[in-house]
Amino acid sequence: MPSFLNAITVAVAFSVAVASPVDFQKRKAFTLHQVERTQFLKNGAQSKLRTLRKYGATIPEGLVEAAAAAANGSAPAVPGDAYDSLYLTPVTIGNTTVQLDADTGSADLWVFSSLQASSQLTGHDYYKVDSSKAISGATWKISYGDGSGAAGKVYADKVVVGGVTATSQAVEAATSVSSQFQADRDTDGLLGLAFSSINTVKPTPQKTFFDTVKSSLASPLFAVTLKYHAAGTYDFGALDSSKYTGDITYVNVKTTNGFWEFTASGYSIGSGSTTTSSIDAIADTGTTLLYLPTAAVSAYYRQVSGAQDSSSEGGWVFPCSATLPNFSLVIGGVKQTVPGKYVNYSPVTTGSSTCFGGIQDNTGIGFSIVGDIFLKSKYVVFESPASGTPRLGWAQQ
Ligand SMILES: Cc1noc(C)c1CN(C)Cc1cc2n(n1)CCN(c1cc(N)ncn1)C2
Repeated sequence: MPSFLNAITVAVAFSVAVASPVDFQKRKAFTLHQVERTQFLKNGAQSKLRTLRKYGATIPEGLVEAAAAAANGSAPAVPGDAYDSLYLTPVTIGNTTVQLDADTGSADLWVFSSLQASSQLTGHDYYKVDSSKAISGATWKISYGDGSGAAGKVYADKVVVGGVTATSQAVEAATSVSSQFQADRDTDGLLGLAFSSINTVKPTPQKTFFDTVKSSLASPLFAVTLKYHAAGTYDFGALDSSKYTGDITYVNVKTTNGFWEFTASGYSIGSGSTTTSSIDAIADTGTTLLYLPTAAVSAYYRQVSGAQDSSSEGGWVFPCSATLPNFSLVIGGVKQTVPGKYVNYSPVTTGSSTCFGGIQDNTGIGFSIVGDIFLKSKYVVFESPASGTPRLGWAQQ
């Protein structure tokens, strides 16, 4: 049989059930039913938008919206406890939905898995590994600022966050996790959203979920709306003007350390004057508190009666009844204010009348960390264009 007929036979077999060569030769005419191969379906509007942008052409009305229709998405960020210690986001990996801590301060997507001792899996949803999806020879091991960590092996699988699909995403399946994670039955793993340069997979670092899907989004960004004692969102691919007021102020990001790192130019406390101070900080959704230079922290707690930097409690504490002043950072020339009540993180132990401060000293860290205490009053845009400098955008919720 001529070679081109082989192809037709295979095509016919594939689309009209298996037709043996004998059947095929008897037939005078046949129908080739087209099968829509949606998994390869590209968003035409997206392709046109990308081309027009590439060549600097005018973008016609409605094209961005059309392109956005298929690729963007939004996922919830739900407080993991009564104190907003962390926020959890449902993520579907393969055919299991797990609760991950979306973390702009790290770059590994890792999850509790069937590789762990079953005793570690009690109370968790977890990823059931399929050895046929393993990335051969790849391992990972991560440690966080609080001494917690995890390690394991790597698989390539489908990951969906808020309707945004990465068809083949590096999924880091845990073989072991630290005691902090074993004790926390709410967190099934982390969704790293820092830069892929700090992904811990060896021998070849893997892309974050955002890096995997970025080119399919209408815009190369995700926007974070964490909330005080309430569910917020992670939006991918577009801004949502219903989630913020006023303007978004953008500042450039330094990516050399792999973080969303920026510089604030000063701070103020309550209605006081602004102190000019260059503060190198990272925007970190995976860190609970706000860690700042000693001078700013001391100046803040000088305004709080009964506040003390307690070695026994591990940081600044105050009477839970204290009135806390607002705190502002100057970012991009604009004062971004956190309400004083957000600075009351939690009682040092359940029922105590002594509360642990949401503002703490950054000594020993090497930079400041703008964590959830600060972020939960803001609409924050994490933008990383295909070429050019990444930016952070800040607006009031
Ligand atoms: C419960 C609970 N309470 O507070 C936390 C946190 C938990 C979660 N639980 C104890 C486990 C845990 C430990 C960590 N996480 N989750 C999130 C990742 N960690 C980070 C991320 C980052 N960007 N920077 C520093 N550490 C440390």
